[in-house]
Amino acid sequence: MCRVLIEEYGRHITRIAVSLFEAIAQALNLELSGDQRSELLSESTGLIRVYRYPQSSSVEAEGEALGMEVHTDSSVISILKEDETGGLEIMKGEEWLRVKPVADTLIINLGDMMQDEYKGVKHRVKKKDRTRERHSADVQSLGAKVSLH
Ligand SMILES: O=C(O)CCC(=O)C(=O)O
Ligand SMILES: [Fe+2]
Repeated sequence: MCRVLIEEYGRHITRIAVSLFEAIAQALNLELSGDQRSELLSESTGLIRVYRYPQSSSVEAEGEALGMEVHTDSSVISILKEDETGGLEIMKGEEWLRVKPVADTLIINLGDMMQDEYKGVKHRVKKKDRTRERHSADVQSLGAKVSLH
């Protein structure tokens, strides 16, 4: 994928992350100074990860699914775009729920840096459909210069 396109995507998604963070900050009555506002979740402190989960080879054990280990994101806010292959799962209570892919939809995840106020959801990827590749892009806004307290 072209670098320019990825950078442009990152800029748009960061804009959404900033709007969401500002709304959350307002809801929590956090006082943000002008500097904090302008430095808030800037592109330069974010990460864009583009993933390709390949088709499974016949060598793999039957039923074994390719994916990503269970984790929470270490970000402030992550914005994920997945294709329609499926495989993302979130933990609700003690149960794993499969996230049904919806076309043209972004998935917003709160990360560990929001931990005091909210709890980031544990998630993982288990790609059950071995016949197709899965692609996803995750923009993690790290907001290194922002302190919530
Ligand atoms: O590929 C996915 O759907 C999940 C990616 C993810 O959880 C991450 O980058 O932290
Ligand atoms: Fe994640």
